[in-house]
Amino acid sequence: MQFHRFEHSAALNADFAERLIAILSEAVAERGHAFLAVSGGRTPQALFAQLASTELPWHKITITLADDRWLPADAKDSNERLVKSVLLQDKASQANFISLVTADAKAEQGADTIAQRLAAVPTFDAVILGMGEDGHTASLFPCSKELAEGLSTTADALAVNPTTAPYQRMSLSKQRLLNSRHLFLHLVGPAKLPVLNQAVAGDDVMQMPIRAFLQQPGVDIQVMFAPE
Ligand SMILES: O=C1O[C@H](COP(=O)(O)O)[C@@H](O)[C@H](O)[C@H]1O
Repeated sequence: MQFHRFEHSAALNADFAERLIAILSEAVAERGHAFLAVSGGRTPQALFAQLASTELPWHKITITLADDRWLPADAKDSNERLVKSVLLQDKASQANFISLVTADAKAEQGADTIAQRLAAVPTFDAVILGMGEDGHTASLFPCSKELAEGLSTTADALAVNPTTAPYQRMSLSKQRLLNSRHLFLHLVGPAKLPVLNQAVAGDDVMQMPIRAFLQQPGVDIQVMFAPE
């Protein structure tokens, strides 16, 4: 793990955006296309706005989510709504987007469709994880009965029913999230650091699923942290 600490989120986002721009530009130059998986929630919003105003060959960049809440794509708490309204704007409006939701009532019913969409996605160039204060990442929640599956399946995605957070979810699996050239954990706020320290101090992944990424042998996850 590489830990990058910034005084505030503006400094973090400036540095992080530069790293992502370099990764995405290099991917397009080398392979003709770039693939990025982002998280939802509160943390990435300012980073998304910064990226949206950046000149990049966005039409050659495909973005998807690490997870989404099983909601209509225009619902207030939808991660897709966040990405579309903040990231896929301005210069980035040309980017391609792969949705993790369907019109099915239940996430389980949409799982095959999501699997087909993700089957076309090669190794990600970058994955940006978030972390909840319970140690969940993507929608791999310690409370959910699907956690063991999410940490072990070779499928790209799975339906998740958290008991301590709202909404059914569709989450990429651990294996799919690790299938990336670069892996980041984006943390902003004073409450995130003690959770990170707790995650680093133990090894029970069922208690804190983020450990599966922080402690994965051979994976050099970059933690981008700012206290405010
Ligand atoms: O539910 C979710 O929470 C995590 C963390 O969100 P944050 O608001 O604390 O940044 C997020 O990474 C995930 O994508 C989201 O669905």
